[in-house]
Amino acid sequence: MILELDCGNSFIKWRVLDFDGVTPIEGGVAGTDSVLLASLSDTDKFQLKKCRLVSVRTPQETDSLVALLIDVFGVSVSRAVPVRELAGVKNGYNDYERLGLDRWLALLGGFHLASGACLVLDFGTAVTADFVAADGEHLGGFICPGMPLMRNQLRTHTRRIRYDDTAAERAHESLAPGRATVEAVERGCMLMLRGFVLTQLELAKEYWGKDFVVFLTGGDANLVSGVVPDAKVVPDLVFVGLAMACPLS
Ligand SMILES: Nc1ncnc2c1ncn2[C@@H]1O[C@H](COP(=O)(O)OP(=O)(O)O)[C@@H](O)[C@H]1O
Ligand SMILES: CC(C)(COP(=O)(O)O)[C@@H](O)C(=O)NCCC(=O)O
Ligand SMILES: [K+]
Repeated sequence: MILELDCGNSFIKWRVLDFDGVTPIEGGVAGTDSVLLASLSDTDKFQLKKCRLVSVRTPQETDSLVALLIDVFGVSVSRAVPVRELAGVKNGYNDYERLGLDRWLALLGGFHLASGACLVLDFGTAVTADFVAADGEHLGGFICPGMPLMRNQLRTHTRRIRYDDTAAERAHESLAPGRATVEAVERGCMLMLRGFVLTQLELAKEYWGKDFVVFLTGGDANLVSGVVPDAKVVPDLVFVGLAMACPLS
């Protein structure tokens, strides 16, 4: 069985593929290395042989997780690395090594699934947009703060914005102008996110008319799926690209 890991800034997304190497049998989200190990060790049903992994964490953090995986499960680990070109897609960064590897894999996966031009929007700690033209040229993208960063900046850099997560969830029942701090902040940030999405859509239309596919991925993709009804919500898009970047024979 193959263990797949996507180590983002906030969470490690994991899933296990069956002996056929393609069918996911279980997956989850872990806040820390030890929570990940606990989820994987908890059960006898995984017979892990190999692992493929992508990380946007520091090399030290990633090295330490890889060492743990080798030590605890005896797996061989294949790590996604930056490349200029893969599977017909050309990395658009001036310095290709600087493009976040999670973005690279998501856009590889998107181009593969779309077989044509695509806009990939990822809603994690940060929100990212990436544009890939029909000929596989990555035109570049945008990065802005995601929902958790926006809300936490307001909570930590003001003196009177304080509320808990339960209240935050309740505030999302509507997008009417807020009549309480929690509503004003949560809905304000939500509208910024939606505005960002609509701007990206406009740009994609300028480039490609109607001829492109929009992909939404990342833990907060559901927050904006309503504004792009035609978009494909693919929570495991990074894993699609990861399998392409790290084929395991
Ligand atoms: N099961 C889950 N556990 C934790 N966060 C989740 C979960 N499902 C959705 N989320 C949302 O996903 C966001 C993090 O997205 P994610 O794509 O994991 O970020 P990153 O890749 O930066 O670590 C959080 O802000 C949270 O709102
Ligand atoms: C933009 C990101 C912070 C997104 O990370 P995430 O929100 O998925 O944790 C990550 O892709 C990254 O560190 N990129 C390097 C900078 C760049 O892509 O230009
Ligand atoms: K991510």
